[in-house]
Amino acid sequence: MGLNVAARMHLDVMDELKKSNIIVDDDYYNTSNVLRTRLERLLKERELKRSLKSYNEDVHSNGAIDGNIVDGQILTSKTESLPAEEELVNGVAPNKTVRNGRERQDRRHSKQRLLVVANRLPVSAVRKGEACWQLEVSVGGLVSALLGITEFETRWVGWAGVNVPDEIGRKSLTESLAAKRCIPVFLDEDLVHLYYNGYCNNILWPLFHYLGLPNEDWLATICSFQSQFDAYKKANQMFADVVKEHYQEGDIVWCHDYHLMFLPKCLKEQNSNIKVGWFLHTPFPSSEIHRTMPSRSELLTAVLAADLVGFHTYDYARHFVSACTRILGLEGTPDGVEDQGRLTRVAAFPIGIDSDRFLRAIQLPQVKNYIKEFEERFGGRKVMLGVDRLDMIKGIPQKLLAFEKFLEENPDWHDKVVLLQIAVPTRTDVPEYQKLTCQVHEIVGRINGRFGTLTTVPIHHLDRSLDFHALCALYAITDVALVTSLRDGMNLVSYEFVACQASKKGVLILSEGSSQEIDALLFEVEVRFVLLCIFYPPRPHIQVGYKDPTLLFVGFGEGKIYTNMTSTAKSRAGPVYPTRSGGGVQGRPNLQTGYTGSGFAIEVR
Ligand SMILES: O=P(O)(O)OC[C@H]1O[C@H](O[C@H]2O[C@H](CO)[C@@H](O)[C@H](O)[C@H]2O)[C@H](O)[C@@H](O)[C@@H]1O
Ligand SMILES: O=c1ccn([C@@H]2O[C@H](COP(=O)(O)OP(=O)(O)O)[C@@H](O)[C@H]2O)c(=O)[nH]1
Repeated sequence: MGLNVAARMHLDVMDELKKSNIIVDDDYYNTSNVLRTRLERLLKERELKRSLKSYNEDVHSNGAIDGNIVDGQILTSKTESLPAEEELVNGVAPNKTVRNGRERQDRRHSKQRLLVVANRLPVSAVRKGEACWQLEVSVGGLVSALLGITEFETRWVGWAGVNVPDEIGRKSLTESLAAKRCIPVFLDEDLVHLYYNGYCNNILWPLFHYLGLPNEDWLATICSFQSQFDAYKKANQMFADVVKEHYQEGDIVWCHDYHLMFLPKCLKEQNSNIKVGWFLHTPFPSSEIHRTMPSRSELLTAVLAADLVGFHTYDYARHFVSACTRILGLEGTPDGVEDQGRLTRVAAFPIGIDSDRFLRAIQLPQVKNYIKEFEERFGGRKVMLGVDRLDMIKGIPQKLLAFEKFLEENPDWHDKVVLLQIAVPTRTDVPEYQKLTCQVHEIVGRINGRFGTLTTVPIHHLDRSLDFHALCALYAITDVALVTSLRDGMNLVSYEFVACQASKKGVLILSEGSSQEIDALLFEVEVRFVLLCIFYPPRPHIQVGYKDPTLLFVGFGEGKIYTNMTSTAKSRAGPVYPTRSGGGVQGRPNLQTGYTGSGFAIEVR
């Protein structure tokens, strides 16, 4: 199995940062040096695989890592052996192993130090007493993607998702997190309200996903814009101050996402020698959208202070460069953006998952038990699955309405299909998310009321997250996964589903999700059409599940899934034909493929 994609992206980013403004090989325009880059990368992967293999052998031979994950919670006081599938804890565990009773430093001590700075830490804290904390694994793609990284001597700097006003609490939480190599940034409630709920999630998030400002709130948002923007800058400075405390010469600082667009500037002001990367996990919108923001110039200038700026796709990178050109009047070059002789490199690094972790998980007894339990529970019915944060970009109401239409038109299917929707609560203090929750509950209630019986309901909707094992089992037993984002940065659920489908070979339905013209109604009709096609025609080798290949890509089990994102899919699919952005598949005569906003290209035949 190849090196996981998060690690590969990491390597790319590190490579680019280390090149420190000299040569770029695999940037968003330039393809001339691809072969050399690939060869180097293959060699580097082989080298890393070897060192990882021997590191993992160490870990598994003694089985001792401080901290364990049980149902998504990290019990900070225990030292127990970890099942192999939970190596993810390496990403947040202390950096030592024990062999023959002798504690010793592991090999990572000699590795490049990396400070990952993200608003969200990989663990979120829940207070259990004055100085007692429970750490839970944070849900979300950013954390899933970055937890796969084990090749660097990594520290995380971020917000633990909790307000800690008192010194005792701060000290004890800092200690608990230190054991996971996490460093907290303490943000008070008012700041979180203005910075996280306000500027990040009520302004930047909807705009970056082309949703516009919430209609009824736009006047209020405009009034509070300045205070939210000030809070945003203040919060970014606080992250920079914490980085400064922990920075050691030679460290690479990798800043993440729309929460921290000012961070590169703050860091460079503190120390111009720091190597800084910034990566965006969401789409970067067209400059037509970005220019509508009053803070448009300041945000761009702050990001440009980084040495390297990364995006999931070529399009997002292109949008960023064109925003810099049009709004700041700077020159976009094939390598990035130039300002008075200083170049900020811009490149696409599509993120992915640690597919090996999922492949291992589905072999575990506890996952097999779940699989058995779910198969008995849903036996005889086709299982459709949605796994999303309860976010407006995920298209959950649209998915439910399409399902309702399908049931309406197909009475025969009422007791033969079930839709399981895992809707993880998120950003619950933001009014738009509260409204969405009510809307989704209303639709689920209506559909279950209309089509349920005394013993069954068509939709099982959960407002909670699942533990990793249950989630893998669900992916494994699912017949049809529905990923219906209206727009998404990447969407890792789609990869995870494929990784767990080794034997099932079900269907993945992806919304195109990155087209500006996407229209909810059209989308609803298309999904319904696909549902009809899935259940009616004989499955093998018949691809009828699409009308417009630019809207939906549907692959049946016998079809192949092409992607350069997961080694699982890769190994099952055979050759991969990357586009310039590194994602998707370039056309072959017998393929109807494309790069979707959700990052998958699926053979249609
Ligand atoms: O931290 P939260 O506010 O609770 O939100 C969770 C994360 O949501 C977003 O995730 C994105 O990153 C994924 C990985 O790159 C990507 O697949 C997905 O499309 C994005 O929506 C957000 O960007 C993260 O910062 C949040 O932590
Ligand atoms: O009950 C759940 C539901 C989701 N996830 C994880 O949350 C991530 C969602 O990432 P994605 O990129 O799909 O979307 P995001 O939430 O980041 O926008 C995936 O890794 C899921 O495995 C999870 O751990 N438990």
